[in-house]
Amino acid sequence: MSESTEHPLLQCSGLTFSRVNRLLLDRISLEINPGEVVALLGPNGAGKSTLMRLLLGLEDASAGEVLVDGKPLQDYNRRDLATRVAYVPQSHVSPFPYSVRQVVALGRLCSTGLLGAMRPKDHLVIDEQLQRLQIFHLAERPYTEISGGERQLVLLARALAQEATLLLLDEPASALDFGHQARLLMKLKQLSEEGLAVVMTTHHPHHARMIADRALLLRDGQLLDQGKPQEVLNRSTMRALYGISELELDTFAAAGWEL
Ligand SMILES: Nc1ncnc2c1ncn2[C@@H]1O[C@H](COP(=O)(O)OP(=O)(O)OP(=O)(O)O)[C@@H](O)[C@H]1O
Repeated sequence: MSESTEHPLLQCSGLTFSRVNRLLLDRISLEINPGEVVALLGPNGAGKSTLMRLLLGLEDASAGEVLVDGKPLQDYNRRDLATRVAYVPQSHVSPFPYSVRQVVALGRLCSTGLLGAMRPKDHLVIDEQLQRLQIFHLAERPYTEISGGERQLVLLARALAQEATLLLLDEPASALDFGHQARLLMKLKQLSEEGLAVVMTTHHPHHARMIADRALLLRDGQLLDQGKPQEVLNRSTMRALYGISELELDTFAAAGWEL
């Protein structure tokens, strides 16, 4: 009988992180499986970006471990890791006027290598992602001269160009207009149906309800709760998470945003 070799795409246990004597993450354990969309919610300063940075090995945990495909994160070199995990940071402004196409092409480095020449397949993938996110018309524009929302889409295209199996997105919709938010969410759902796993931080419970299979609620560096968005994102958890009052929740409900 063959032994199963299936692992979660990403797993962390007891992940703890302190900075300047402040505990920013306290024993976080979670796992992410193929095809899942996971929304990470929590108030400003809860530790969402910090958690992402630890999951990417951009910060070293004080305790606990991260496994990618069952293997410790520290056993990967950056290039190998980039073929598995792609990251879109919260904001990024390049000081160099690379064209949008050149920025997206950076996503192919894990496949071509730093000095490797671009192959026809690489150009194809870049074009595909520019088209998928409806930013093909921006391809030759300098990245430094496009809007914040457009930059978010370019960074997502760069991440998709890596063809990784897990996408970590830090507030991917924060600068997008209403139409682009809807299109982005639908695309993320579609990608998950193709087998990718998506973890995204969001300040919009409705975004989590629209596409996430699971919501993780983080407060003061601790995992408060997790589960199906329809179950865990309710008035009681919104109050606990954000310190929002019933009256304030009523104003959302009155506008049709009932939880
Ligand atoms: N470079 C830093 N040095 C010290 N403390 C930091 C640093 N960066 C972040 N922090 C602190 O770590 C805590 C968690 O920050 P983090 O950016 O992870 O929160 P977040 O949940 O992503 O917040 P937001 O929703 O505002 O983006 C905050 O209290 C923040 O002040």
